[in-house]
Amino acid sequence: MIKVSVVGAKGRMGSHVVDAVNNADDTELALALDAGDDLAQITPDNTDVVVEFTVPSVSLDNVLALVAQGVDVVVGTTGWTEEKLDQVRAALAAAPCEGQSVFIAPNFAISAVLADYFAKVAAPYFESAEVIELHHPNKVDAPSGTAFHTAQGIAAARKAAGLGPVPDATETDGGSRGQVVDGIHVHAVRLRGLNAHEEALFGNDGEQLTIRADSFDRISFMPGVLLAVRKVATGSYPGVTVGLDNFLDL
Ligand SMILES: NC(=O)C1=CN([C@@H]2O[C@H](COP(=O)(O)OP(=O)(O)OC[C@H]3O[C@@H](n4cnc5c(N)ncnc54)[C@H](O)[C@@H]3O)[C@@H](O)[C@H]2O)C=CC1
Ligand SMILES: O=C(O)C1=N[C@H](C(=O)O)C[C@H](O)C1
Repeated sequence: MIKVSVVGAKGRMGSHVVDAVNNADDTELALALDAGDDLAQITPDNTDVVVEFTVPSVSLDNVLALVAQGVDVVVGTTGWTEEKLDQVRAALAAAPCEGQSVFIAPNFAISAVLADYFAKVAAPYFESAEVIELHHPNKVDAPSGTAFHTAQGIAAARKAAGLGPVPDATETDGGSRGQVVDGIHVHAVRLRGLNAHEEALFGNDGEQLTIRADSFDRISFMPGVLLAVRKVATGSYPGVTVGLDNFLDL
């Protein structure tokens, strides 16, 4: 059995992870902690893998503490930058146990992971590209971590293909053109009734392609979370790994 502790266990995602861990045949719940609880309770003796779903403002500190305590971590919280990833890499280099892992996924839903992948495949073939993400209004960060990642992937694929900037004659913008991530405009919608949705839009003269992923329920993230827990528990992924696509045969 893989012993799993959950940090952020009372949250929308964390509470689903607690249920998923309790219901899977090969995982058992060790500790379920939330804000105010002492993370030092988590040790290699009681926990094989920690799943962390909190808020972007605290996730880095949680991960650094957990790495120093000698446990592997699967992270779903958003807000990761290259600078933060470098801090985690440095912490892992000084970690107490050999081969420790931190796995971070912008999105654990197979629909979103595939949309992100297909967007990278499509990107070199279109002059225009933009990303729209649509979420529930309780979400604290915008744009979504997934949309940020998708825009970065589109931009990298365009650059590798030798494409220039996307065409855009806008001269005045009060914010309606969205956040620009590596040259790709990203728009965020917050609407009651939504859960997690994303569109990658591509255009050429006379044609368009839209790649859309819809996650209607948070249970959609659970197979991906359990896959990551199982992969990390093998000990075969030392260091920092970003993206569930690393565990899929794409
Ligand atoms: N990677 C993925 O597939 C997904 C990622 N997310 C991301 O996961 C994060 C959490 O989302 P939700 O569960 O909707 O948020 P939420 O607000 O429902 O839950 C966050 C939980 O973290 C707890 N928390 C806050 N500070 C803490 C601390 N210092 N230590 C321990 N617990 C602490 C809160 O009390 C709360 O229970 C967000 O960044 C969200 O964007 C959400 C859905 C899917
Ligand atoms: O906060 C959410 O709900 C979600 N957050 C992640 C993100 O920001 O990409 C993943 C998914 O979109 C749901």
